[in-house]
Amino acid sequence: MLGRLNHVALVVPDLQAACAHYRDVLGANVSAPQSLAEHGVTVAFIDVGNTKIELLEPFGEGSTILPFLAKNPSGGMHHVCYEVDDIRAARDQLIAGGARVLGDGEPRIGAHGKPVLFLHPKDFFGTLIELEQV
Ligand SMILES: CC[C@H](C(=O)O)C(=O)SCCNC(=O)CCNC(=O)[C@H](O)C(C)(C)COP(=O)(O)OP(=O)(O)OC[C@H]1O[C@@H](n2cnc3c(N)ncnc32)[C@H](O)[C@@H]1OP(=O)(O)O
Ligand SMILES: [Co+2]
Repeated sequence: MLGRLNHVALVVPDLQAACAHYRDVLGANVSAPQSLAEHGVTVAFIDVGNTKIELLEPFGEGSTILPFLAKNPSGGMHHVCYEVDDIRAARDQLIAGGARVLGDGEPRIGAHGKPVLFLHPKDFFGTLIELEQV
């Protein structure tokens, strides 16, 4: 089921400051930020060759990541995203195996314009998993 590691996502309290820090201190090549209203986040990506780092901050009042930032005010590692060939087949297999797929179970378009789903962190030893169909 699992393909490549597409990205590791880091929640930050201030995306602009984090992008500047990664660029100036680590020499990172940081993408322009993009706000994803339907996901309640603004994201910027750092391509490190074999995968990407997704920096994200809350966008809008009801942002999904506000509780995470409240618990981790300095930010922190939020999720990992794996690539899958067929996200609906993966979903159905995971549900059959007892895993919880978050939301209504229907894939939604993520930051890369591809369908994504999320799996509950409590079903994967405390790590929130995102699947992206490539
Ligand atoms: C798709 C666009 C973009 C992309 O890459 O393309 C993105 O990645 S957008 C990313 C933001 N969107 C999401 O994260 C959607 C999925 N997330 C959720 O549905 C919620 O955040 C959820 C259910 C993971 C957590 O909900 P909430 O924060 O309200 O807290 P709960 O009390 O329900 O949490 C239950 C339990 O899980 C722990 N938790 C919460 N977030 C995480 C996390 N990121 N990693 C690990 N654990 C997490 C939380 O502490 C609770 O644990 P407990 O021991 O019960 O306190
Ligand atoms: Co992501």
